Amino acid sequence: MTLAQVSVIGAGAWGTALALIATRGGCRAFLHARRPELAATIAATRCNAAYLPDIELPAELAVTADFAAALDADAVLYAQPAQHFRAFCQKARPLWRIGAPLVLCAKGIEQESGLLLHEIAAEALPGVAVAALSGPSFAIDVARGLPTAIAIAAPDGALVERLMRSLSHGALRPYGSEDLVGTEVAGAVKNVYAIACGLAIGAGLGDNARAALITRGLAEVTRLALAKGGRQETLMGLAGLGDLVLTCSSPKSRNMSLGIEMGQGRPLADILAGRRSVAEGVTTAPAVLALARQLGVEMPIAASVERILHGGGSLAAEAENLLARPLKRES
Ligand SMILES: NC(=O)C1=CN([C@@H]2O[C@H](COP(=O)(O)OP(=O)(O)OC[C@H]3O[C@@H](n4cnc5c(N)ncnc54)[C@H](OP(=O)(O)O)[C@@H]3O)[C@@H](O)[C@H]2O)C=CC1
Ligand SMILES: O=C(CO)COP(=O)(O)O
Repeated sequence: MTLAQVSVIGAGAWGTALALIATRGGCRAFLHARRPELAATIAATRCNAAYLPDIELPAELAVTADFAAALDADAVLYAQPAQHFRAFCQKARPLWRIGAPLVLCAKGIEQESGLLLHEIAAEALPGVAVAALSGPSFAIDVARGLPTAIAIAAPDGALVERLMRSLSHGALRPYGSEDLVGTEVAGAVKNVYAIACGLAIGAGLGDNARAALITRGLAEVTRLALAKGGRQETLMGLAGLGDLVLTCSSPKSRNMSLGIEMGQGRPLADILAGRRSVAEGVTTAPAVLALARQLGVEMPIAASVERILHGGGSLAAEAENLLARPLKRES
């Protein structure tokens, strides 16, 4: 059975694109904007010009700022930044419709706790079935109807099947998995390597450097995911390699473009002050490092990115450090 009604929490670029996916998949879709003025503008203009310009939203896609009404759905897709997820759970808990699953569409790790979003959900929304939707999927390309493959993961195979059937349409092909942990780790951590690649490209270190960062980044995130209980094949799939390659290859990525600007010498604070959109890698980097320390996993590239972002590290010195590490077998 497919889902009749789906709500998407978060009217940024991804939430808006997800609401379009659900509509195209044949669901009745509600898009929830936390700011009433944004909900009213989108509803009136049938366009989310601030986050997804030039995309016309169909009349059947409902837009609301009413949180309780939005939660009255067969499934709720969370598409706000990861650092706001706990607050969302706390607000949603008394309103949750019994039996409705939560689909995590944000890609990040909570900075304060180092927890993945499904771990926060287990604490803050106990008893709610959780899935993750991830993979290489720029919102604007999805919204334009360009061909895209995504990953949907949950321990409950029947839930995965239901979500896949409800969200697929001509140009959007989901693949299913039971590996929630690996899918979440992969989606969150690739943003840190997208910043690394942006730094390299912005500083003129070249395409060889970028390929090295993608490949060794994949080795790092795979180690972390396995230590956390994820599966190797997830890291080699859409949520892992697929999203890493996409995000590390295109300035359409907010994480990569932030890295490019920093690589060209612009301070992080200036870049963030000039942006409304989120670059999850900035807050996920310290959480990744804390998790890696806790699990005893070595992540030298992620550690360099973290020092450049938050520790006053210089790009030149970090690049030199990475290149000067002891020679080793490729594993
Ligand atoms: N864009 C993409 O291509 C993809 C994004 N994602 C993931 O989806 C998630 C959302 O990203 P995206 O839609 O791109 O975001 P955007 O950068 O497009 O927009 C920022 C979003 O953050 C919201 N926001 C800002 N402050 C708060 C707050 N205090 N509490 C709650 N929400 C807040 C904004 O709401 P407001 O307008 O009210 O300020 C807005 O919805 C991220 O985890 C991202 O990694 C995943 C796949 C693809
Ligand atoms: O996750 C994404 C594509 O799959 C979007 O990446 P950015 O958040 O870096 O734009």
